Amino acid sequence: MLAEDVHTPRGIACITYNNECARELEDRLAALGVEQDRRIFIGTVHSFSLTQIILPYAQTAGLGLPASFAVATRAERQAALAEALGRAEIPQGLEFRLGIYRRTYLNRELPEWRNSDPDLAALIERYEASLRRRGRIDYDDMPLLAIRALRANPWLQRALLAKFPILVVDEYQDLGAALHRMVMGLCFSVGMRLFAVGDVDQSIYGFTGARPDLLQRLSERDDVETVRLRLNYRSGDRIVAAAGVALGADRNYEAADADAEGAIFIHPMEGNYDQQARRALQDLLAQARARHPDFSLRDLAVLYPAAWIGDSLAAAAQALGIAYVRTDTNALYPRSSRIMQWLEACAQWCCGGWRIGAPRLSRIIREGKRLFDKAIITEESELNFHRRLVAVLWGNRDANTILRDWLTQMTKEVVQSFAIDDAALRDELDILAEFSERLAPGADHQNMVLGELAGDGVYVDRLTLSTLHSAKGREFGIVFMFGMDNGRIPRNGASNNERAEARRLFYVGMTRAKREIHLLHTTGRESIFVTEIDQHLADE
Ligand SMILES: Nc1ncnc2c1ncn2[C@@H]1O[C@H](COP(=O)(O)OP(=O)(O)OP(=O)(O)O)[C@@H](O)[C@H]1O
Repeated sequence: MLAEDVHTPRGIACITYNNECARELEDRLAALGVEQDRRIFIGTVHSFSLTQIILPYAQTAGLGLPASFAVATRAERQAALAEALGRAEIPQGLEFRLGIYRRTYLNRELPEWRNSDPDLAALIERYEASLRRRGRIDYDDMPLLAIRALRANPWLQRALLAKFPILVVDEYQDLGAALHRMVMGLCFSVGMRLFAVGDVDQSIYGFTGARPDLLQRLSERDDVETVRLRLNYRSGDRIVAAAGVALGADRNYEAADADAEGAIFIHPMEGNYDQQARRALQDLLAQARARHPDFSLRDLAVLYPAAWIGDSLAAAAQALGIAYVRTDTNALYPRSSRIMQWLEACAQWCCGGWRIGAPRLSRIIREGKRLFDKAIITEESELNFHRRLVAVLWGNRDANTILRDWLTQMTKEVVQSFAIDDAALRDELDILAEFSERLAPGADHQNMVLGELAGDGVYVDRLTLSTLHSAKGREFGIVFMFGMDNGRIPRNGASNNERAEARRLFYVGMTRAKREIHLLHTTGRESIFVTEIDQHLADE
């Protein structure tokens, strides 16, 4: 589309579910020689709303935000909520409920907004008012404000069409009503061309307000051409068949390469999760690697139903000296954080990467400029950025440098000078601050060295430890699904909807594997989904 349909300076906007998916998109486009620049937006619906609509047009679109508004930090959100509640302690799960309600009832002029839960609607209004008094917006505000701005300003719709004649959406099934509303307006009224990709069977975020039926409805429109993809280029034949069994529905999928069989293993495991983790990583992982000497650690992943289970696996990997990268909420920092990804790349350069150009300095500089694009606007500021960055990197080429010292220098010399006044970076700076706290003298990671930060990056060979949710959109040669126990997936007491979503989550896990899938469960407690696969293998 970029080569043939859209001409400079017009471009394409690509919206996807989360930063992790955006990163996957960016990497794949980079492999085709396409770099993210002014013509191409790649990011979440939140960053699209913020960077393409709210920041440039808040004042002209009459959103009623002060000129100096910013994105609220977690502490500011909690303070606003406490004020709205009239007391300091915030009940557990309240923020989550607020979020779902705001995402569900978009149009506040309809009676549903107030009638569905009058107390909650009133609380939300007080909370938002409190945020505004502080000159802040929050995460859920972003798409809501963007929709409001678009609806009230037809010229704004045309401005977006002028910039992005094509809108690409990936993982449509996991995006909520706000994005759908935007798509309906921009594509079906204003005339952007839509290219949407998704799979209703992989919808796993219903619990946060995602609406898989929206993709279904989109595909049923007369003015939409639907293309069903039947061939699976990722997984071996037997894995494709077993995944169909896991889904409990035949979609007629076929492995593209008939010779690639793939293998499925079921392992009953004794003991608690700590003991199971140790055996999984010590024995099963080693055996799998022996069967596939062509795979390196980065081709392997262990997926589990909840982040706390990852603690057992991380501890076992640490004890066994297996390098790993963790991508769940208990990770040291979120892997999807843009600033942390950039710092990882900087660390890799310092830890020997500079000798071989992995990563290249030019890439680090380019990504840094993109990260701090609000502050790097003149040739002079660009030069200043180069000088400061190169001075810190060149002066610290030692993997054994205490990370705290390195990070302090980076923060002082580079980050603090260039991340100023950027509303889009505030959450990122929070993440950085939280990470720094864990490196402080006396904190749990006070002795961490630079090499360890470098190790968590994409250039280094690591085993992936991830929740099933975070593995969405990714692929690995060999996948271990750990903790596939009754009561865990699906959870005890799950409703019918939750059971169906758990089944889809299990399906997402199985479809990540190219060559081998391993289902691990506590002996005598296997999940019903494992039992079904077991039965299928016996019948085969
Ligand atoms: N036409 C093709 N020829 C060869 N390989 C392909 C082709 N299409 C996709 N692949 C490969 O198959 C794998 C899966 O493709 P891709 O990730 O695009 O699928 P997907 O539908 O997005 O998967 P999911 O949504 O389950 O994550 C990738 O390794 C990709 O490179």
